[in-house]
Amino acid sequence: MTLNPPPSQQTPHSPRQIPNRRVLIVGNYCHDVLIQNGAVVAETLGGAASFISNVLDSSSVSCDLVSKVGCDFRYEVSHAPIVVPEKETTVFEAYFDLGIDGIGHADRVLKRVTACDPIFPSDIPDSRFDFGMAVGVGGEILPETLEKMVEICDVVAVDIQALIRVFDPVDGAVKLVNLKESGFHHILHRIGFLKASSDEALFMDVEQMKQLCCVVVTNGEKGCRIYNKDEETVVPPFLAKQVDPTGAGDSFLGGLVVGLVEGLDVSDASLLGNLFGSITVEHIGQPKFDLMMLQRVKDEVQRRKKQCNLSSSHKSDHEEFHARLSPARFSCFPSADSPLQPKLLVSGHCCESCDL
Ligand SMILES: Nc1ncnc2c1ncn2[C@@H]1O[C@H](COP(=O)(O)OP(=O)(O)OP(=O)(O)O)[C@@H](O)[C@H]1O
Ligand SMILES: O[C@H]1[C@H](O)[C@@H](O)[C@H](O)[C@@H](O)[C@H]1O
Repeated sequence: MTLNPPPSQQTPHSPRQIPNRRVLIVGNYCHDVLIQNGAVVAETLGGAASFISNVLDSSSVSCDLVSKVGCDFRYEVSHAPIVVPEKETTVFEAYFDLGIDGIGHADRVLKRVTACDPIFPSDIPDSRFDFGMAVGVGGEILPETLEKMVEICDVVAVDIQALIRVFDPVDGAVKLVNLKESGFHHILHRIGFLKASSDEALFMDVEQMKQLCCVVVTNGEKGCRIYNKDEETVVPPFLAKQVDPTGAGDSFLGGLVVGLVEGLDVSDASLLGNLFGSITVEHIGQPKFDLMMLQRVKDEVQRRKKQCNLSSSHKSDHEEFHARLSPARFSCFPSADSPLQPKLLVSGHCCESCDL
């Protein structure tokens, strides 16, 4: 499957004197507090931007990141955020034992406890980028922010959570509105990719959206599905022992963009997304990717590109690429956070060759 860029992105912006920078990530970092049985079991760095930049940095894909935090921000990060002196960092509490949440997740209820400032167009550099990623978590992406991104980036990938989340004024519980009523609908024909989880996909018209851009719907341990015009592709998952689902969708999007930047087609790039998503659920907080695994992934990506250049018949065949990427072939690397694992363990197992 190849990407059809939206018409607004097919015309090169000229004259172009300065080469594009690669990837622009826009979305706030946050503090994640994981709560189970009334007790805090972990406090971690969160925000889609943090998970995505972790995947891009680990994969040696250079990126610029625009994020806002308060003076209370407590993590060292490789991409410095804008510190807003009079504001607090966005905080999410994730309750793992409250049943079904407002956005349909059976495994956790999310509440936004504090919110930092929105990201304004003036916060975004006036450079050009190959890829833009609009990945807000707490309502910080404004319609005018996304408008600026589509102006300066050749292709923009959007996480639907950045557009359709609303927050209960009393307890901050996350709820979703339909994409049509989100205030972003008029910009959507200018984006390249829209990523949604299967729960979030219920809040858009996939049939309509897939005519405007490439829609990728992730579905946890089942992998993901790509909708592009009249093509539909199922991309298989990787086995994982899930400890904490937080950040899986973000790492998925990071892996997808790494694949696209490397020149893979959308379905092969989505396999990379599935791989990074599956590793993320095995960790609490930010995963540390195994260096040998990363090198193997880079080698396999190069191999896959050569293979596809030589023969177009390889393009739709995922099986071999999937088998070669499978973490079971590299190593089993249990999380460093093992004391916490049983508390948040949701489902699954690591791989066929071990009994983790
Ligand atoms: N239990 C799992 N086993 C294997 N792969 C998984 C599992 N959970 C998630 N993944 C991978 O990560 C991707 C994203 O997961 P998911 O669909 O749960 O996203 P999400 O709901 O947006 O996640 P989150 O909101 O927690 O960041 C999936 O498409 C899949 O490839
Ligand atoms: O850190 C997480 C993560 O970025 C998730 O994608 C988002 O759904 C949560 O709100 C956030 O707390």
